[in-house]
Amino acid sequence: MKNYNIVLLRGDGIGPEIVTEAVKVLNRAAEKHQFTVTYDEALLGGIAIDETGVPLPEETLQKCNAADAVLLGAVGGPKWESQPGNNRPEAGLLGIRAGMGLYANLRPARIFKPLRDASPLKGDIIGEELDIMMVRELTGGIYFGDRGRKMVKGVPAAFDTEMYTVPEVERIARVAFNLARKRGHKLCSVDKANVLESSRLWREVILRVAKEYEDVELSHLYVDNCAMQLVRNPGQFDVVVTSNMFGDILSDEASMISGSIGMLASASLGDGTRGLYEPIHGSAPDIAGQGIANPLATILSVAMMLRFSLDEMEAADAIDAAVAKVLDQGYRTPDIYTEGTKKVDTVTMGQLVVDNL
Ligand SMILES: NC(=O)C1=CN([C@@H]2O[C@H](COP(=O)(O)OP(=O)(O)OC[C@H]3O[C@@H](n4cnc5c(N)ncnc54)[C@H](O)[C@@H]3O)[C@@H](O)[C@H]2O)C=CC1
Ligand SMILES: CC(C)CC(=O)C(=O)O
Ligand SMILES: [Mg+2]
Repeated sequence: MKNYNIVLLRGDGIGPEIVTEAVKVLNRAAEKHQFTVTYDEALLGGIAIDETGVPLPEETLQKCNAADAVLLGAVGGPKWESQPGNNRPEAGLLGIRAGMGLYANLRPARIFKPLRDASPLKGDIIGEELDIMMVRELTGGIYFGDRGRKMVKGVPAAFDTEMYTVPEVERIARVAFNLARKRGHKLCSVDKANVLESSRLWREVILRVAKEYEDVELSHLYVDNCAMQLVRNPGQFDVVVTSNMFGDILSDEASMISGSIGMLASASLGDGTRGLYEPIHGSAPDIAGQGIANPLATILSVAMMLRFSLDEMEAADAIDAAVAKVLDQGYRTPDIYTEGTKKVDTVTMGQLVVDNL
């Protein structure tokens, strides 16, 4: 029987609550699809600062780089907001992504049919089906560029730098074109090439790589227009590729189309099969400890782990189907609750998915 080594990074805030539910689902999937999972735990984020003084201990990175895949809850919270920038929980998150070489962040924004009422968009705007694959560059751009403080004309100032190298854009472009090829053969590249030099380079490289993918219909949008189009007519998008910061922002926006940020999963991938899987949301300090967080984004991230890192396609499909069934049965955490549905807490939602597997 195959065994997979999974590292759990529970993190902060709602992280531990949602990871517990996702692990229950992974264990049930393993039982049913005849593989085993060995878990190891490691510290990342605020809890790592509390216990070791740094947000990304060396041991955590070593464990993650030796695992088959990593499951992360979320990091951060008000407790650590006064930490210096390079010692904040979020610095640990950026560090693990870079340290594992995970430059491609896949964020599928799709709508489960029973959740159409939970979306702020009207049915005719959503159309028959909505299924967008956001491909966000994850280890370059402004989150990783030069930064600092200095005096400018006698006054204190701060700066962050957006920079992309040609190989960084080429490799994320290939990930996006390859995905478009497997899906609807449409790719929209999002930039701000009317203003930013880094975006002009981005567009040049995308256009060059596009020559290898003549079967994929390529379009370009400026990020401000894309933000508007996502609400006006989200059905026009198949695969979207964009930079680290634009992808961060646009995917939170796209998540609302699907009803809640608590529904959106993600996979962070590099050149090999090892990946890091996490919901796109943060540690939600405002609801942490209340048992009401939606665990479905993390559970759907486990499905992505089975698909992209472990090659357990049937188990992945079974988890997606179990989530769809639970929603069909009318169960909702508070973030996706609408009148006439049944409100449940985090643990019950996790158990319902297990029961439907
Ligand atoms: N991947 C990560 O670990 C991320 C960490 N963060 C960090 O998380 C902390 C909080 O950041 P925020 O800006 O508040 O963003 P957030 O995504 O944590 O929360 C935004 C809003 O969405 C709600 N929400 C998020 N996940 C939910 C879920 N599963 N179920 C129900 N409601 C949910 C929250 O209650 C809140 O009202 C910060 O320290 C931030 O830096 C933010 C984004 C990603
Ligand atoms: C540290 C941030 C870049 C985390 C975040 O908002 C994200 O990855 O979605
Ligand atoms: Mg984000």
